[in-house]
Amino acid sequence: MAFLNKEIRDGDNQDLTEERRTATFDTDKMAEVIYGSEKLARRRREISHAVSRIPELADSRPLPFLDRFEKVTEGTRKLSVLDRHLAELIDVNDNGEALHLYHEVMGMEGHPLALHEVMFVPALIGQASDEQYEKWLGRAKRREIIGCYAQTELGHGSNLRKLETTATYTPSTQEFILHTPTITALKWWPGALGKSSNYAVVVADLIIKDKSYGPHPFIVQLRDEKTHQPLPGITVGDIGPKMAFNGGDNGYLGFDNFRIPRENLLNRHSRVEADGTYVRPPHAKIGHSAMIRVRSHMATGQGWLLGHALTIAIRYSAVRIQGFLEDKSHEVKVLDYQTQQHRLFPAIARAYAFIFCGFETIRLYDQLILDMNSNGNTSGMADLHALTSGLKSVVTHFVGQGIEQARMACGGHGYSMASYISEIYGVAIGGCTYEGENMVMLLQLARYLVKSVELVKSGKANQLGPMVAYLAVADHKVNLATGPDSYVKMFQYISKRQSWKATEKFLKFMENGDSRDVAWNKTAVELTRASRLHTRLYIMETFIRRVESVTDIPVKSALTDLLNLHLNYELLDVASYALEDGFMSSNQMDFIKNQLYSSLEKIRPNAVSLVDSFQFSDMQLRSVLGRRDGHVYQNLFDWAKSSPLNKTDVLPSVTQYLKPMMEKAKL
Ligand SMILES: CCCCC/C=C\C/C=C\C/C=C\C=C\C(=O)SCCNC(=O)CCNC(=O)[C@H](O)C(C)(C)COP(=O)(O)OP(=O)(O)OC[C@H]1O[C@@H](n2cnc3c(N)ncnc32)[C@H](O)[C@@H]1OP(=O)(O)O
Ligand SMILES: Cc1cc2nc3c(=O)[nH]c(=O)nc-3n(C[C@H](O)[C@H](O)[C@H](O)COP(=O)(O)OP(=O)(O)OC[C@H]3O[C@@H](n4cnc5c(N)ncnc54)[C@H](O)[C@@H]3O)c2cc1C
Repeated sequence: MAFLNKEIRDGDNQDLTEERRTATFDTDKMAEVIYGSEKLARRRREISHAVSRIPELADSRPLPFLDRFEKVTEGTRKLSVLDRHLAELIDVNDNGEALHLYHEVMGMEGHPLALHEVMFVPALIGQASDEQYEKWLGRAKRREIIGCYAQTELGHGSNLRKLETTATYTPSTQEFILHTPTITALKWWPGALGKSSNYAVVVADLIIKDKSYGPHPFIVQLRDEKTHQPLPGITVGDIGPKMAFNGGDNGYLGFDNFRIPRENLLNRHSRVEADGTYVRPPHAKIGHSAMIRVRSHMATGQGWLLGHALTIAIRYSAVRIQGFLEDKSHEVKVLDYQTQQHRLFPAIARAYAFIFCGFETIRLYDQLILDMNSNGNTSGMADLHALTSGLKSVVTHFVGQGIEQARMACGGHGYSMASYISEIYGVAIGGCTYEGENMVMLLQLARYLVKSVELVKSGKANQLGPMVAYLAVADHKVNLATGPDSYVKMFQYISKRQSWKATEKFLKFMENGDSRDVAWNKTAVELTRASRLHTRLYIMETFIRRVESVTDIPVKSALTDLLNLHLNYELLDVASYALEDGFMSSNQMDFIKNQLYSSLEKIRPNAVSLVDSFQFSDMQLRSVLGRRDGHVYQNLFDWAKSSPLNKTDVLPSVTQYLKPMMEKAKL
């Protein structure tokens, strides 16, 4: 008989094998849904297999035992090995294959090319003119030059309008003079800036004839192409260790009246003529497209990070035996406890939901760039900005929560770096901050929601985009027993009510004499609540759409269980909004809870297979606790024995300090 879970192998832990045998769907088929195509799902497996046959691509030692210098060196070493094998391992024009290869080999701790691929090249693609493509893009794609994205400064990150780095145009020489006027103007944080990159897209305040035109992107050479020494006028270095990403060299950068030619302003959309005439872009924020790109990709990327932590926690929970249920002669798997299921299964549903939702935003971003580059059409920018601002905030927050629950679900062993969950957590929660601090971005979405409510109030509901059309829909009582649509309607009611309440509150403050900004600040918490609800509604709707589109019946059935869990969990979490005005009854509340508990039971036999379906190899997971074979205790013991502290029985520090103390105490 063909096994539905393709992960069953001889010699694996029996408890895990038992779980895999209960799968009701084919994990290869589920992987096709997760990764969007049969081809990519298959190619991922083939690539992982091919990588495992090249020993130089393996980590030379477990990463938790490396110090920062070793991590940076290790990442760079693997990049160079990868470079030699690239064409034999993947179709280099296929982004999905490349992304998987990098995840597999490079892991998540950072490397010199991280920002080159994620932001430098995309900034060129989105912002550079055809002539600039000619000059820079080919070189960048061939990696003759390595770049990063240098925007944030020591004193300013969120408020881009107050960036202090200046780019002053000098018509006599047709150059921009880049300058860092104060210590707070130093660029600070850009990934791969400190030691690796020799070029950067630098965002600086454009000044022409003493007038500021706001932040604009410039391509700037930072280091000599032969010696890699910083060019005169450039101060650059590493900002030091961080919560995670310690294989990466986030950096600082200062300019001392550093000159670059006029052609280095990325000028697909705005430009400066030789005489200093400024030509405006078709949309004021078009220079922010590299940020929108990363935000569009974040839901999927973060969903995978949550998937990593859950793969580890669920596999471990199926192997960890502790305590009793009915039969007092056999301890049970901790995965059998309802509390453990409640801790982990809703997070599995969220991981799937975020991945599906992310695929939609990636498509929307690709369409926007196509429209902008082919005919200057920027009409999709405002919608995508609002959507991705909310999405990156909600997703990163829940992913952080989900990973932390996964860690706790592994008890003491979750706290060990052997689980690798703390590394995954550090990486994931970076996303709450980078690409726009979460509160700041929720408030961006709130601007859009408030404007939409104002449209409805002024009788212009017909101008609402499809994503906010529900803000104008009349309320009707909902029968939750009729399926997913009724949950959407209930969530719409809650989200709409919060958007309206927050808007009314904001307008009231203004009516009472507060300025717009002060009124906004006095309503900010309520506004962020509205943004979260709107975003969760969108995630719910995309999850439903995706499940409806699945054709494989067993896969669809398993996904429907996950979806039902998600719908009930989400609604329960926000029920107080609908209970407070009696729109939801306490009977409905009980109904939701009962549905939720029965979903946990339905999902239980598929739990291991749902996470196996992410098909993360052991190399990619880098977790001793979460390995596919499930031999947790032997693997942990072997790992601990390999700790550098165990190379000798008596440490020099003991001989030098501890023993003399003990000897002294004896006297
Ligand atoms: C490919 C895979 C990627 C996955 C990632 C995986 C791994 C990543 C690993 C490591 C991290 C990597 C990179 C990290 C990089 C960075 O962090 S780069 C730096 C990012 N910095 C920020 O995000 C700064 C955040 N601040 C802003 O974006 C803006 O300043 C802010 C939007 C907050 C405010 O802008 P401001 O100019 O002040 O505008 P206003 O608030 O006044 O709004 C004016 C109107 O403009 C609209 N608007 C603002 N931004 C945009 C936009 N981008 N697009 C469209 N429209 C925009 C705004 O909505 C206002 O409109 P209305 O007036 O309301 O109509
Ligand atoms: C891992 C990592 C990688 C990064 N990579 C890069 C990179 O490659 N390139 C780059 O340029 N930058 C990078 N950054 C910087 C990052 O983009 C910024 O740190 C981020 O945009 C947040 O800005 P900030 O640090 O100024 O936070 P702040 O804005 O100072 O946030 C501090 C607090 O103030 C609050 N706050 C700020 N403004 C408002 C407001 N208007 N209303 C309400 N509350 C407000 C925030 O909510 C937050 O609670 C990276 C950061 C990290 C952590």
